[in-house]
Amino acid sequence: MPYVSACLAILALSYILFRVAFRRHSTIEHVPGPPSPSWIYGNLLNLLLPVTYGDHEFAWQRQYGAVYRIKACFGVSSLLLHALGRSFHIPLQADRLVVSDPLSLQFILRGTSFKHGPTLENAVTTVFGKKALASLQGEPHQRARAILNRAFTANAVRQFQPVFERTTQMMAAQLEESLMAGPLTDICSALFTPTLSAIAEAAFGCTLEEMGDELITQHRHAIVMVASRSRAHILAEVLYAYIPSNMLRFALFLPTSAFRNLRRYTIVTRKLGERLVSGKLEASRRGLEMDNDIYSSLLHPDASQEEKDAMTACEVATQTAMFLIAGQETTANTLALGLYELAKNVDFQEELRAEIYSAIGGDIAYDSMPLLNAFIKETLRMHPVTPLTEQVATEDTVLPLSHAIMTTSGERISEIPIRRGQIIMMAHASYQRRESLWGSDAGEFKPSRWTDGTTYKGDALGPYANLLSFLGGPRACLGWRFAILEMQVVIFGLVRKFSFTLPEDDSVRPCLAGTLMPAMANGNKGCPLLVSCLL
Ligand code: HEM
Repeated sequence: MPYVSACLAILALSYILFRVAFRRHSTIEHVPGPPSPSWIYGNLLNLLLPVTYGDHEFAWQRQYGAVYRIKACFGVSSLLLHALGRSFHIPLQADRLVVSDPLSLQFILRGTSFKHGPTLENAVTTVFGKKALASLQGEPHQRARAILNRAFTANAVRQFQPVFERTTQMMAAQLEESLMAGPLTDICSALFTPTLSAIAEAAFGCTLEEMGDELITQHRHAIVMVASRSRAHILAEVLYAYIPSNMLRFALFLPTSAFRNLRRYTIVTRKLGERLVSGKLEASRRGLEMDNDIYSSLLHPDASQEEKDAMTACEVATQTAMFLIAGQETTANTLALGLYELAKNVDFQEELRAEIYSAIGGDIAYDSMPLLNAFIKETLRMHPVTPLTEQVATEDTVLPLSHAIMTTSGERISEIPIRRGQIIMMAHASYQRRESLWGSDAGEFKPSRWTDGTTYKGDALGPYANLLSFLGGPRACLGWRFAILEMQVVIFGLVRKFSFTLPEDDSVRPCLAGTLMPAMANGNKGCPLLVSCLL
């Protein structure tokens, strides 16, 4: 271990010296922004590790507007390296723009000048593998996305309603059982197994028993690893961004328990994917009827090599870790934060329960329930599980602004030149709380804004309710319809049967650790609520 630490320290020091030696001025240095409290961390601790998510970010937005500059680690923005008689521009991370202006966000999402930033790209490739949809770029991404989109249309997703109803019953039974020990229940723990079961059954057509205990354990470890964030993680992410993509698989062999667990997770999810796919192909060869899960719909026994409109068995199998993590943790955290808001807003909870009772009997039309849908939209607006997305400019470009800004040198500008390699943080949570767009009460949880028509009506950015919680453009969430239906069914089933209130010593707050999640006073993930059974 001392040897590894020494190597890491030398690496970090060389990197810093290299950056200082070859610094180049950034094109965004005159964009106003908060002063940097630390040369090592810049403003990142305030942005990523505040006590409650957004403590600083939302105040910065109020003070500096919808586009401002922050410092990331080590205070240098980019390098111009002169070697062998040529100039090489090496993009670095220090000056970043934080953007919540809808016009700029639209430009980033819809255009071709940006892609995932290096930290995000490396993390996604390491955890999901380089052939997973979320890791692909350009034409291979378009092809895979077009194939996978067919499994996530409104009609395709509707057939999973019975799956969600079953897993909601499982959740209700678990909650009833836990109530025997007392009314205080950690909602995050209660949501874990049912949301995992929902994605396993709908995506893979298998039960948790068929998935196996080891995979469930490793999935828990992976979630814990994703849900830990410290100063050391922030520094490690800066260095991690510089690992070339072809070296990433070696990162999994780093001698830490986190990487050991992650390596194990990639192995067990790969094996599960291969087992599922070969079982389904074998069943189809024997003339058995295919199930109606997502993997079965994607598999074509004849697709042995890459085709334009079909995935090979191997390509389907490689999506397994991505579906498990993207499909479970995001939905579970959104539901937990939503139930927490319900516990805080008991009057609204009563109104919602009345709407649910009046819908019982016959086929339930979830989309036609105004309060249920207003509640889900408001939860997604206030608590987008990915509140920030790191993007990097792939070419020199010019970022348009809805409103001109005054630079620190006194110039009024309505666009900002961006150099290739510039990192931009798309601030979805800030966009969704901008008072000039959503009203002076944008910081309040208020589902009625969705029923009284006072929400922001500008050009649609994301696929759902003009929110960016599912991102937007070609990389918008593949599973957004799946997630909405799952949340409708779960909230309907739980609010019908249970009431939720806050304990007296409530200290839960939204925290960013991989995704936005509820955290307790000790910083650990958790959301203890008082639950009582009504039926
Ligand atoms: C409330 C629940 C969910 C939220 C808030 C959410 C949010 C997001 C966001 C913000 C992205 C874009 C990430 C990026 O590229 O920066 C994304 C991508 C993705 N999501 Fe979701 N997601 C949710 C549920 C789901 C579910 C249930 C599934 C699968 C069944 C899913 C599958 C995916 C996939 C595969 C991608 C990658 C898409 C691509 O790169 O083309 N998500 N999601």
